[in-house]
Amino acid sequence: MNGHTSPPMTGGKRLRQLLANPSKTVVAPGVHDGITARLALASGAECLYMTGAGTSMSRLGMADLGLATFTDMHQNAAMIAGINPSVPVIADADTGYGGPINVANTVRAYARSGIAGCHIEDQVTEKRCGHLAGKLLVSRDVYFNRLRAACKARDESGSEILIIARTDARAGKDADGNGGFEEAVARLKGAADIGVDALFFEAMQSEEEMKRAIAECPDLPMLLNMVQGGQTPQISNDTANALGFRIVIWPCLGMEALIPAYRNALEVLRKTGKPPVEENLGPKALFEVCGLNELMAFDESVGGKAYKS
Ligand SMILES: C[C@](O)(C(=O)O)[C@H](CC(=O)O)C(=O)O
Repeated sequence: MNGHTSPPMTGGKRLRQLLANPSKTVVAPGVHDGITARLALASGAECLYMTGAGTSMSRLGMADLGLATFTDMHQNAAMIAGINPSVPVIADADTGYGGPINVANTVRAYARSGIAGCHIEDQVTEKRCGHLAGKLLVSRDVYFNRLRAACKARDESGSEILIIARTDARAGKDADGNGGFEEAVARLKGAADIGVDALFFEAMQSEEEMKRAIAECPDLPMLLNMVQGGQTPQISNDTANALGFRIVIWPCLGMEALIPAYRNALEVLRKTGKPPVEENLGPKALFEVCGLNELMAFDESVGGKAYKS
C-alpha cells in the first residue's frame, strides 16, 4: 500500500459511462455560477450544463450576443467542473472563439480543466441565443473545419471530453441562403462523419421535428435543448427519453428561478424597508450552500485551529 487511491473518475469518462446505457437520458440542469452549481450538485444532479447565456449574464451583465470570450467561458466552466470533478459538466463553447487553432485551443483547455463535454456551433462570431430570430451561419466548410479541429484536439489531448456538434441551421441561414431543417440534418450528418461524439439540433420547432431529427441521425446521442419559452416546445425529461434523446439540458433553469425571486425581494425591500421574511437564511445557512462545513472540517483535520468553534 502506498497510500494512493485510484484517481477519481473524470467527468468525460463518467458522461461516456452514462451514455453507454442506451435506454438512459442524461439530464443536465443549467448552472451559471458557483451558487447555482452548488445547488444543482446538492439536489443530486447527475450532470450539469454550463450555460453560455447565463455566463454572459452573470459574469458580464450582458445578453447572450457573443460577448463572452474564451477566457470568460473557460474560467467559469473550470470553476464549476472543479467543485465536484466526478459529476460531469457539459459546457457551452459557442463557436469555439475563432478559427481552427482557436477551436483546438478551447477544446484542449476545457479538457485540461476536467470539463466532460462541450458544444461547438455553426453561427458566425456575432452570434446570439439560438432561440432569437435572424441567426447567421458560417458555411458548411467553415463549420466542418471547426469540428475537425475540435475532434483532433480531443484525440491529441488523450482526454475523454465529448465533442458535441451543434447546428443552428434550423432557424438560421448562411451567406448563400442555406438554412432550414434539411440543411441542419446535412450539417449534423457531416459532423457525425467527422467523428464528433454527440449532436445538438438547435431550435427544433415541433415534436414532429424532434422525431424526424432523431430518425435522420440515429447513430449518435442527440441532445435536446429545453429553453423555457424558446422555439422548441417544452417536453418533460420522460417524454424526451421516450422520443430517443440521450441528453436533455435546461440551460435557463437557474436564471428563470432566480430573476423573479430576486425581483420580488427587491420589490418587498423597496415597499416595506425590509427583505421578505422567508429570504432570511442567515450567513451560516448561506455559506453552507458553498461548502462552509466541509471547508472548516478540512482545516480542522489537518490541525488548523482557525475555524474550531
Ligand atoms: C444553450 C445556450 O447556448 C446557452 O447559452 O445556454 C442558449 C440558451 C439561451 O440563450 O436561451 C441557446 O440555446 O443558444
